[in-house]
Amino acid sequence: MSAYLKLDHIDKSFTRGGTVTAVLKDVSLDVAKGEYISIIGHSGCGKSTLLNIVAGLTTVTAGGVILDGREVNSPGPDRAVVFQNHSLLPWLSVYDNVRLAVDKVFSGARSRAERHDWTLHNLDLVQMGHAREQRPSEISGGMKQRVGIARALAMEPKVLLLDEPFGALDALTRAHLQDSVMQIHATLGNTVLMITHDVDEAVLLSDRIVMMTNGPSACIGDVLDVPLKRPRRRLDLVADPAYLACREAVLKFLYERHRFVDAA
Ligand SMILES: Nc1ncnc2c1ncn2[C@@H]1O[C@H](COP(=O)(O)OP(=O)(O)OP(=O)(O)O)[C@@H](O)[C@H]1O
Repeated sequence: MSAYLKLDHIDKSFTRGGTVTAVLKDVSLDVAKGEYISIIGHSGCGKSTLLNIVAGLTTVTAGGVILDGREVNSPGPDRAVVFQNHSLLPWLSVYDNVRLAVDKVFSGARSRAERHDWTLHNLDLVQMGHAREQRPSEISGGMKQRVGIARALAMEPKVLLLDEPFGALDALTRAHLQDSVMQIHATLGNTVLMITHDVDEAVLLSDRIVMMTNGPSACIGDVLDVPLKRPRRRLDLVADPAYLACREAVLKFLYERHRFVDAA
């Protein structure tokens, strides 16, 4: 069976001032529908570049991305992105930030009343229905990330692309939001590609963890299966041997096999 999302022999180089830097070299990955994949690797190895290629925001030098049987090379609502620094429009309310995306994707297909209900439904999914009239400046960073996730989910994307979505949050807010995302994933079965620097987060959330080698010419060094049953509860996992083994495998990859060497 062919993959739902296929990263097919992707190379990416950037040219700056006549110098060519190979960032990614021969990155291939098959993702099944409904899989939750984390990408982990040292700073600067090319994780965001890879996510942006899947999003269609960055072009490849060679290779390609195939989603549900079609090559993608420009942005589209079938791939919704949530960035670390929430990108809400500050002059719109929480509701209108989500509604804008809903209208963009569904204006032809769904009535005004349906789009209203769908907007509220997605705000409720991330427990933000109560704050729908507030503006981004009036809510916390964690709440803004929830709205960003609601906006992405509301587009019913084929793939949800998360670029360190919890990176700027304090540990407790982060844990709450991770739990929400796990619940949503259990309910909706989204296909997710998430960048993280956090080994525990990667193990807790993922079906597989893609570990990238250091750049330049970074590639996928190893892919770890996370064989933990769902639903997962963080408190049950702290002493679970399978959890600890996954954690150790990722840490060994990052700090023994592909130790970060600062070029400066
Ligand atoms: N538009 C660009 N032009 C030139 N070089 C770029 C561009 N975008 C990224 N790079 C380079 O590509 C490399 C990979 O960057 P990228 O942001 O993908 O890494 P990352 O793994 O996501 O890093 P971090 O974990 O720190 O966010 C870096 O060396 C970066 O300087």
